[in-house]
Amino acid sequence: MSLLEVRNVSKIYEGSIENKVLDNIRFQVKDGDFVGIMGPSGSGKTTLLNAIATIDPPSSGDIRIRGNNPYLMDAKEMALFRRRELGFVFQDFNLLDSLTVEENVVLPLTLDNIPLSAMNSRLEEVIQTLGIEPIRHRMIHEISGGQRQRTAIARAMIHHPSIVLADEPTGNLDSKSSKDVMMMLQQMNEQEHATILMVTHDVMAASYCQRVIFIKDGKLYNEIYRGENRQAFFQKIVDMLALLGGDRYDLTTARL
Ligand SMILES: Nc1ncnc2c1ncn2[C@@H]1O[C@H](COP(=O)(O)OP(=O)(O)OP(=O)(O)O)[C@@H](O)[C@H]1O
Repeated sequence: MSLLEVRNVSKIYEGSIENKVLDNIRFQVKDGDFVGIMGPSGSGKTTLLNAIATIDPPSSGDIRIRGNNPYLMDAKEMALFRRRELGFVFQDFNLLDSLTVEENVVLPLTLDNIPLSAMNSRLEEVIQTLGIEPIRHRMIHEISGGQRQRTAIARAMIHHPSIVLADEPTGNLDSKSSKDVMMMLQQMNEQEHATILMVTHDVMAASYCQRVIFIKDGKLYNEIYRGENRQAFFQKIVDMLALLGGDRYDLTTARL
């Protein structure tokens, strides 16, 4: 069984004009996959991610995570499911400014009443892996954007979620910090077998994925696999985006 199954998902926003934003999307993500989602602005990427994140239900089709359909759960079960099974990484980090780095990282465990002993060993593990040991006691406003995103990744992964959903994780970072953050995500994927699904406009970021799914006008357009060579994959992504068209990809400035 796949970890995530997106089964014929469509989404229609009702309004003065009916707007079909997702049209029969179907794909699977296996344990340990690192998958990117790309597509022109307005193609439905965030809508799809929100449907998987249990934030906004599909109009038809279903989402299964480890065989469970979260939309069949009551509100309490769904909140618990979201907290235990999912990890989130956002473009604007979504950290709590009034807490330290370390306090932000342990937040999901605290919310779940995990014992302090279990919390400490896991905390040390993620703090070391993500290289945030030297800043663990700093407040969020005292650290850089790249360090904030590392902190957010640590928070997303501390409870070993089934899948980490990342929405433009490099969107607010310079190119050096973006690379750094992508290398961290890759490391978590390789070392901890973390399963990651990431929406991005950033070709460099997408080139770290094992697979990239392309969406156009709410439909699955194509998917490509990385193989060994990231440079060749980067070029394949650039070529695919050129075919896809759209307004948010300035492919002349895309850098590996
Ligand atoms: N709540 C809503 N009500 C009505 N239409 C919506 C709503 N949310 C999104 N849309 C429309 O759905 C379409 C897809 O939006 P979505 O944000 O999923 O695209 P996207 O691919 O993530 O775009 P971007 O790359 O610009 O972030 C757009 O046409 C958008 O205007």
